Amino acid sequence: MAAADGVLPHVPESRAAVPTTSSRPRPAESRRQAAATRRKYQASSEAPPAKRRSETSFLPAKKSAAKETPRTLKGKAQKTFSPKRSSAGARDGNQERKPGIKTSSLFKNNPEIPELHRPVVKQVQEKVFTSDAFQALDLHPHLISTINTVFKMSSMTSVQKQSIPVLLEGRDALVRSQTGSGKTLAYCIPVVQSLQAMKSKIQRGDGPYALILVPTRELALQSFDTVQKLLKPFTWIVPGVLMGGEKRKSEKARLRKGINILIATPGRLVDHIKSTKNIHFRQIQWLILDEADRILDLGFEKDITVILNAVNAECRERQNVLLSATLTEGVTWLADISLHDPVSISVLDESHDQSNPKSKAIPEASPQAGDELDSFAIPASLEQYVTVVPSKLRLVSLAGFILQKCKFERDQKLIIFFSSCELVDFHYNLFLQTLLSGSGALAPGALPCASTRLKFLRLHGDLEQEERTAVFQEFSHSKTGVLLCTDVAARGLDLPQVTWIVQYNAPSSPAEYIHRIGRTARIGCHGSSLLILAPSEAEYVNSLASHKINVSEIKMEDILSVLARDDCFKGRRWGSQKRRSVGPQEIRERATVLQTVFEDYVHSSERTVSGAKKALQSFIRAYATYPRELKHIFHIRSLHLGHVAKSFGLRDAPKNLSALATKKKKANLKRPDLHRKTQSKQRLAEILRSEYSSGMETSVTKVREQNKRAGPGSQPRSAVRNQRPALAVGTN
Ligand SMILES: Nc1ncnc2c1ncn2[C@@H]1O[C@H](COP(=O)(O)OP(=O)(O)OP(=O)(O)O)[C@@H](O)[C@H]1O
Repeated sequence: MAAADGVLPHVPESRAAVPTTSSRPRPAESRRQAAATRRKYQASSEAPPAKRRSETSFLPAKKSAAKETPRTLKGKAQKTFSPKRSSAGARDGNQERKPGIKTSSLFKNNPEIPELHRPVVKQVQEKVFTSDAFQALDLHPHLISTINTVFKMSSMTSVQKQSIPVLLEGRDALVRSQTGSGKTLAYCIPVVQSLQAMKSKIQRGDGPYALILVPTRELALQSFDTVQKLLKPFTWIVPGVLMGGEKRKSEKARLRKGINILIATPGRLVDHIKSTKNIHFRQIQWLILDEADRILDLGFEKDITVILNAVNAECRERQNVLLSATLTEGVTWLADISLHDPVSISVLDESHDQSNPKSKAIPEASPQAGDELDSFAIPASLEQYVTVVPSKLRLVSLAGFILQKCKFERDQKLIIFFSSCELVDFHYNLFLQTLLSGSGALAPGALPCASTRLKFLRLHGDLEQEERTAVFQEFSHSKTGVLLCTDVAARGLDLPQVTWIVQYNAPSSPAEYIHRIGRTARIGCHGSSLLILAPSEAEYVNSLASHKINVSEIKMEDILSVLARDDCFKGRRWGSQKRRSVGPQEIRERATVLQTVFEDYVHSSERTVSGAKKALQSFIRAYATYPRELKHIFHIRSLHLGHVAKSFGLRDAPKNLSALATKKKKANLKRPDLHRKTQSKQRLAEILRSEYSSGMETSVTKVREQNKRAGPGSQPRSAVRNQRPALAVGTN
């Protein structure tokens, strides 16, 4: 991760990833925009401030407030960015400001960044590897040789060493170990070993012997790939996947021919249980629920009940396994109804308690056990950071971080989590059009050396399945790049060599925090994560600490200081000057140039303005869905919506925002009974928002409507809608 010295040479970026937009300005228009940008920049921040502020701090000394001062949007927020207000900037020396030109007063009127008093807690840690070889297990020699040669693995991980023998003995199990510790093979190896050893050889037409349920389609594909590789020497056992996004008809055809190890997302399986005659569970010997807590979270309870009933109706004797890095108390319900006399395997137990793990019962739901269950192990090689950034500066800080990693450091692969599909789309388009050289609405002169080393990809549940799969594959195989995504990518995905996880919107639970950061530092590799919080959200650090999660602070100034190295953003005043040290004032100016670049793009057409407004609304709606226990930290009233609008490149906050934020509150006051009901609706929205939908209540309604149309038990919206041609995932 060594930082290269200075600006690295530009490699022409493939334009294939850059969508053509009908609103891209013509050259003359672009030149006009460039000139306007320069004029604005000159007007807004080139002149030195009347009072020199501390050279070490970016934020002006001002009346402080730990919270972002909430304001009603009418009038006040507008004032912040209005020409009238801007004229106040003249006190800072902005004498040349043209009437009507709105400027990006990024560093004014921000709330003070509070000191983070983070309690240092001892994180729970697990040992990843053991020195025991797979040969030590009683496995078929061809299976061992496949593990050694195809997977290129020799020694077992801790979770594999504990789980495989227990599962080979025929026991049910509840398995918890940290992210990226090898849980997939911990259950796949025993399944394959037991099925290949069956006395009467399995026939394809027998149907499923093992059923593996996973929450997302990408995870289904990934698990399918692992099973398929393990089955190389045992060609008579046929794996297959049902995951939505594929034509139901072709899935039915594959079911008819026979699938012996069936990997499915719950909704899609229920769909087949209800509509496909050929599906049966007479032979089932294994039922595996990977990411078991998420399967419950996603509101799949009903689906799981349908599946369990269908399987129980035809077969009672089978082994059941639940796995996750975060098996919380909620899973005990699932354990109760699906496991028989299970063994609880928790790798962190090994270091705490060397006594025989096999005899461990599932912890009772006592407060103490709850505490234990709510402290999650985090890979020792994962460094976690947090930065507190005022709302107005969020966008430039995120862009600064991306530039730092991708432009000035080598081999960086980043995943950035957002809370909704709209947020992903907005930032994806914005960065493509502004941070890549000559790629769009910006005048080429505005960013003469915009990075050509950047590659942006996006993944969320509203994309067509074909694109989802292509992005997943491309990012998997890529050495560098930035993946913008929702929580659809948070669970189970094994994307190699990811160096940084950025959480631009905080997760809705500690479990989701653990899974998001768990996309890096897998299987003993190094990795880092950054959580971006608003000043009013700083207390979230304590909430993480209560789950034994330790984060170190990175100062916003340190993130923005990358702009000192990036002459793309230098103002005219410094234009002709050769390399010299760049102080905080100039970094502030460069940040203003960058913000102006974003604002110019957003305001370059009606379409882009409306895209930004839509994303902002989506943000507000998603923000309203934080669970009750986090509401004191993430409450819309604590945010200055005008400042938040700035982080969407909007110069003025849309007028209807305050209505959006207060409508629900008023309604709740009128009908307290309804309020109680809407809490569970909110919970549903929270659950669905990042996985399959936009996080907007309307999306939840859409899901319901769509599901109604598609029939009960069908996959959520995107799964139903994206009926794509057959993927090459089955073996037929
Ligand atoms: N014994 C092993 N030796 C080396 N690498 C291994 C071993 N077992 C698994 N791996 C690799 O470790 C990585 C993580 O494995 P896996 O995806 O199964 O983790 P996980 O525990 O299921 O993670 P998550 O909780 O995020 O789903 C994979 O790339 C896998 O190939």
